[in-house]
Amino acid sequence: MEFDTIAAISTPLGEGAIAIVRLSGPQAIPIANKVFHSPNGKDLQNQASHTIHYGHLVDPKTEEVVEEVMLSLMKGPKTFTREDVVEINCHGGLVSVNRVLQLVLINGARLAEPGEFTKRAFLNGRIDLSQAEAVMDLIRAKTDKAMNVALGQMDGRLSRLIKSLRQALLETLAQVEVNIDYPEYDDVEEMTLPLMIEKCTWVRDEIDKLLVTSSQGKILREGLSTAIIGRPNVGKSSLLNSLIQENKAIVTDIAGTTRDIIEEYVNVRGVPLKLVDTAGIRETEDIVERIGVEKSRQVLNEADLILLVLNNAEQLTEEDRKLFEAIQGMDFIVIINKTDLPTSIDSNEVQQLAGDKRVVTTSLLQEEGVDELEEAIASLFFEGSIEASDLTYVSNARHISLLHLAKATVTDAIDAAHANVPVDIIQIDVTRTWEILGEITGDTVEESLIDQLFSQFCLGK
Ligand SMILES: Nc1nc2c(c(=O)[nH]1)N(C=O)[C@@H](CNc1ccc(C(=O)N[C@@H](CCC(=O)O)C(=O)O)cc1)CN2
Ligand SMILES: Nc1nc2c(ncn2[C@@H]2O[C@H](COP(=O)(O)OP(=O)(O)OP(=O)(O)O)[C@@H](O)[C@H]2O)c(=O)[nH]1
Ligand SMILES: [K+]
Ligand SMILES: [Mg+2]
Repeated sequence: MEFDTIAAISTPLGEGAIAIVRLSGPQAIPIANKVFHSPNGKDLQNQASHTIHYGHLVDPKTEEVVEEVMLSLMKGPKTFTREDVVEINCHGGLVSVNRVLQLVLINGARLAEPGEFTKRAFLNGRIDLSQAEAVMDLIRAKTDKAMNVALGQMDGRLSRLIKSLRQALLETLAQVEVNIDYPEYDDVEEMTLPLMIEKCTWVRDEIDKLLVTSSQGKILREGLSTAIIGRPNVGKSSLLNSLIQENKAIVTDIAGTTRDIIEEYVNVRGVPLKLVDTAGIRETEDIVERIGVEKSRQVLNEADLILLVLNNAEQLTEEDRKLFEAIQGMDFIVIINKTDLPTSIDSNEVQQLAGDKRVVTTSLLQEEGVDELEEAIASLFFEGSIEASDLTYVSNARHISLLHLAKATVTDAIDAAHANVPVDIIQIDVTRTWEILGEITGDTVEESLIDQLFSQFCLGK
């Protein structure tokens, strides 16, 4: 495929030591050549691929020096986009990079759309769609594990598995054709149905295995959404601060200090958490606080894990009991805080209300009990534990919904085969499954979807 030449700033905007303007396309080297002057008058067209060159950028019209740069030259197809790529390493800072970008735009490049470099890598066949999506996941990864999952997917791990499933489906379809074409097999159904059942069942089992990883995959990517709830002043914000080991949330002895939701990402013994500190839940006349309380209730509904904080120095109140009711059926851990103060809480009743869930005691003031809490969180997550490194994870919402669809469709095929439905009818479901799986890798997807996916990327990526 032949495209025009695109350019963009590929590093974050802001002040830094170095920033990169990247060019990709057939005119990348000629455009660079027009504006680049090396001390000894090098012609970039004659330089070897994957070399870096020192020099100045000069505006050909005014002959003014624009920047002092290092310029990397990479000739296709062994490049990120498979096209000729030039990267201009200039001084960091908004004015400098923008000048360089303007210069290459005036001299023949077009400003790239968000994700367009990666889109070219896809369109030129270097990577498939799931690998391209992994590039974006990598940029957004908030934890080490999430990054490893993305790296595995970029490497084509998910793609290879999906390809093998599609291959198996294709083989059964081919077998059906062969059997239909050779009339000496007088009973096509008898020949083909067992094979179809066998292959389709294998495909379904593999999809199931992938789907099992998906809830964990989502958590790895986005963090286990963990809401800290409790009455005012029990120490919710103190808990957030001690888990993230920073004083992010305001802590005071005034009940109703936290008015708005505070979100922080943290890694607790390898478990990525999106911690959400909320306003203390109570009946209140204060309008601002009431909005906060309302938001707390919403957070509670959307959480994967609840940390319910109680005050050791006070008896359980009706509000505490209501909170227990509200979280029934969810994953939660109870924290009895302020154990440095004299005990008034009835811990037997707490354990009773908690049922089979863990109750942990802490004194956040004296930094006690946090280890035990972290251990409780980690063991909850790693129950039936799986390791990120030895599994193919699916974490992308688009992939997950396609896998569910593929599973339903291949199950239809299996059921139909068991019911001795004519093979050419079952073929339709098998073909459809093959297509749906192809949408994950981008082998069978519409252009509009591709455009939409890539437009979610960062500029310059
Ligand atoms: N300066 C710079 N750093 C960067 C990038 C970049 O584009 N520029 N990357 C951008 O994300 C990442 C590196 N990713 C890359 C992925 C593939 C190829 C590439 O050229 N692949 C070819 C050739 C491989 C080879 O030499 O064997 C290929 O796969 O055919 C380059 C960078 C991170 N660091
Ligand atoms: N004695 C004692 N005081 C604590 C402990 N943990 C927190 N506190 C104090 O309790 C008060 C309230 O703490 P916060 O973390 O603001 O409580 P909160 O639940 O976020 O309060 P709201 O946001 O107002 O609902 C502060 O004065 C803390 O210093 C503890 O373990 N022991
Ligand atoms: K408070
Ligand atoms: Mg608070």
